[in-house]
Amino acid sequence: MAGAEWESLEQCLEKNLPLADLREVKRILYGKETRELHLPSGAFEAASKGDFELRGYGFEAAEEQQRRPRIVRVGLVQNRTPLPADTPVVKQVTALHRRIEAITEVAATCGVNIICFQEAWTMPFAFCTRERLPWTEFAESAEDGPTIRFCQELARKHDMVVVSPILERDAEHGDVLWNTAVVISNSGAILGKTRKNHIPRVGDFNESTYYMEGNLGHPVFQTQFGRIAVNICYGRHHPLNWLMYSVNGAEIIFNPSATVGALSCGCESCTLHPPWRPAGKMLYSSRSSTVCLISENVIDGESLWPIEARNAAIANHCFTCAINRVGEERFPNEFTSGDGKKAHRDFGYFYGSSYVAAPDGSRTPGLSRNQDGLLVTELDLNLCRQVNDIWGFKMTGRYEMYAQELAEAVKPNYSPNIVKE
Ligand SMILES: NC(=O)NCCC(=O)O
Repeated sequence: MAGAEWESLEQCLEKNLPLADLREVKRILYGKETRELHLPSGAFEAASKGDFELRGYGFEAAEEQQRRPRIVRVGLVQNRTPLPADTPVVKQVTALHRRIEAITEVAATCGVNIICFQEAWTMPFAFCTRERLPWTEFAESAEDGPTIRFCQELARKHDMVVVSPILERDAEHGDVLWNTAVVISNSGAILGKTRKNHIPRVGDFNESTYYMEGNLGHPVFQTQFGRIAVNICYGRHHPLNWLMYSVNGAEIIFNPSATVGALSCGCESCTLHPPWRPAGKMLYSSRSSTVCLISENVIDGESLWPIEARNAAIANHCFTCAINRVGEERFPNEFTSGDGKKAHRDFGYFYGSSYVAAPDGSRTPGLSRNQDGLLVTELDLNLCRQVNDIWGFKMTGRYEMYAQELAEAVKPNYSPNIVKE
């Protein structure tokens, strides 16, 4: 599996395909072409100076007679953790605040109305360790913790809605931890919070040690710029999770994530040549004796990444924004993956590749796999209803039938409706 040396799928296609083929491949893989957004040259200079990628795209909608265009600019931020995971907690948080502050400044000059950061953006993704300290010290109040106050300042300063996914400590309810996204209005007021509904128990994503499944349902937040929702990371594998945000009226669903391609299995081959950092030859394609058979059998999550949020945008007539962190994270103590294999310290390679998908199935190119980045995308929210009127998935959804059948299926005495000879 490729690591930092492989930039992106788009770059590979552009480098290797003849123009006519490229056009057709992109039409099929990316849908209708997105327009490049003109962004201020000063923004590109600041991004280059700040060592992060800046890209801008726009989706078109048809002109309507009775509604004005509902234009909104969203900003997706992907980043590495700037300091090693064994640096004191407050230093790490402060460094992340400074990094995000700089990227948000540039987003403001690009006219971004709603900005969203990656999952648990104030910390390394330490849940793989299953250790409590120091990682639980990154948790903070979703009402008045230092990160929320910091985001409120950003929101007020830049007149921007801020979606801030954090590890929440809920002092009002016995100091319980949650994986939460706080939505802050452009006025600086806290609009509310939403919690991760589905917790992974796969490979090194051992997050159930830290927090439980969210208990706030599927809230949608009415902002000045449109109705938004947040489906945190692993929730993107659950079509019903996307559906419920859409049922509640979401026009844009953010999917802040932290995900790697294949999971390290800890075997000798992986330890010597981690699959995300191939030594000369890709272990995945190799048939040598050092090949990692476990990894060969694992679903490569990176192959799901371009599909799931895009499919959700199509199925629910809304925009979706998939955001992933970047780079490698190493932890002070070894941990195992609970599979009898060797312990390791690396999580894997977070492959970035953040993108936006539209209700008509088109999508932006992804940000790079190996660089911090800001993706600015202009949406016309009128496209949601326009596509709904054409494809009619809401009208043809048969939700009452599914509601009845699912209500039966979850009963303890249910027996599946299988017709036998
Ligand atoms: N953070 C998180 O939920 N990761 C799970 C892995 C994935 O869903 O790709």
